[in-house]
Amino acid sequence: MMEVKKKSTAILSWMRNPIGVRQFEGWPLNLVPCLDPRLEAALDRMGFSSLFPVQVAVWQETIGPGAFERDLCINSPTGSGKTLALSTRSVKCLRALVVLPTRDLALQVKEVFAAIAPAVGVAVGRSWIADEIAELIKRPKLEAGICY
Ligand SMILES: Nc1ncnc2c1ncn2[C@@H]1O[C@H](COP(=O)(O)OP(=O)(O)OP(=O)(O)O)[C@@H](O)[C@H]1O
Repeated sequence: MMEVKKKSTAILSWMRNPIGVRQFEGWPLNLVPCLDPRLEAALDRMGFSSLFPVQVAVWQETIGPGAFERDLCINSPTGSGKTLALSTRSVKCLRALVVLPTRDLALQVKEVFAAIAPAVGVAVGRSWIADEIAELIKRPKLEAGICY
């Protein structure tokens, strides 16, 4: 009988140990560790009084106690709050490239970024290139070297 060899798939190291979003609960903003008051105020202005589980997971793993530099692959249902999860992370690192399948989606994500970090430049492709460059080289004023 012929032995069927199992095909091994190359898996990136961070895919081998996924962190289940289900183990996280939503957190009221006042309990989120290391949340800059300016970001808290922006979230408050947007009407958000707590973080959804996926947002808590991303916050914990990238900014909060479990923070370290690495890639993230977020997989959670539509409408679960991934956009805010990635934008809260991005305002902290100040450089992000978000690739989306349609321009409409890009405009929606831009709105979220602009709402939580009005001082940081955000550009969506296919507009006037000089305006986009001007937007992207915009530098927020740093207070004591810290920018949320
Ligand atoms: N922490 C929060 N508190 C209250 N509402 C929130 C919060 N985070 C996101 N929302 C709202 O929940 C809705 C869904 O969020 P969002 O579009 O970011 O989800 P998503 O996972 O990115 O969805 P999709 O997969 O469709 O891109 C939006 O209306 C958003 O404003």
